[in-house]
Amino acid sequence: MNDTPKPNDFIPFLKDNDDDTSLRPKRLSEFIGQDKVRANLNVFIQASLARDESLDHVILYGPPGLGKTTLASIIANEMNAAIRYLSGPSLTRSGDVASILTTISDRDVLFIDEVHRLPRVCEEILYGAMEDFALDILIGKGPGARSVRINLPPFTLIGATTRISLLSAPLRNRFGIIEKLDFYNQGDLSAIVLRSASVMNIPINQDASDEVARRSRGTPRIANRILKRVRDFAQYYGKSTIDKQLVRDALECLEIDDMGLNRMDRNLLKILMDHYHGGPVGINNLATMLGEDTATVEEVYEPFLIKVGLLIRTPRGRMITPQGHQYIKGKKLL
Ligand SMILES: Nc1ncnc2c1ncn2[C@@H]1O[C@H](COP(=O)(O)OP(=O)(O)OP(=O)(O)O)[C@@H](O)[C@H]1O
Repeated sequence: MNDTPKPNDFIPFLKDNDDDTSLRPKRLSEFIGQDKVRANLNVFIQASLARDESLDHVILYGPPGLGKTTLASIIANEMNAAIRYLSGPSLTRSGDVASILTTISDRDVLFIDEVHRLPRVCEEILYGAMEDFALDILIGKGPGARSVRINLPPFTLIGATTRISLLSAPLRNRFGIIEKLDFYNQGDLSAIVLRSASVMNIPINQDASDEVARRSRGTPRIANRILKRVRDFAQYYGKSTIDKQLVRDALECLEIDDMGLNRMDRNLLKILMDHYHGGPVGINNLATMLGEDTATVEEVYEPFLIKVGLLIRTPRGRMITPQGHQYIKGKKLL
């Protein structure tokens, strides 16, 4: 960006009160994209409401930032139910789960993010709760121990995961609704950008929102993040509307290229090429070279690189594709 900063005497933008909550659509009809998932959920929700029953337990899976938490809160809204947010790794003892279950009310939604990281002892408590709406608690130890059953009100457990394969079979089998979220197409993503811009009162034109969408790795969370950063550039340079050129200039400063790849993505491909002749290389070695943990590489970086055809997973490890090779050869950065 070569412009000299101008004094900010004309700032049409609202203050940064646009937290994630206000950007989240509240109803299924406001949720953009994921048409199949949305249509299915609508059927299941309407049918449960008509039967006056709680919705069956739901698992939502797919890469981070595609709207799993958003959909969970929408499901609760549509079911006219309260929702409680929990995270798999933060529950460590069976008592943690038991005490939460004993305080839920009829039809409540219990959302567990990263449900694949739930410890086994917590999972086991959930089996009976999900299947029979009952908690079996063991009181005492040894031969005198006895099991006490506590009945629970019907509730809906919504589990979100980026790694459905890591869910144990007994837990997975207790979810009646399993929906996969996929990367968004550019049209839907651009509509999300326009919606978020209007919620945050950011003036942006269609070309610019298309450009943000194109660089957002098919992911609403990234699109919203880019939008906020581009707004900073607009504000700093005294632009009243975000246009395509401003998006391009801002993203150049942020080192996000025209495919939406960032420095970390490029590093990953370059390491594969320079240190491993394009692979195959094991994920642990790759993560160590990148200075990242394995799960982040697997869940955050790889899915999009695989989707755009720059990387493949093979039984012997990760390999760069001929397109990945071409891509890195064409880059001057790094
Ligand atoms: N379909 C959509 N329409 C509009 N905004 C969306 C949509 N999906 C996601 N968003 C926005 O993207 C952001 C990320 O969504 P959310 O937190 O629900 O993702 P997630 O899949 O739960 O991510 P994670 O698994 O990393 O928690 C939120 O700000 C949300 O408002």
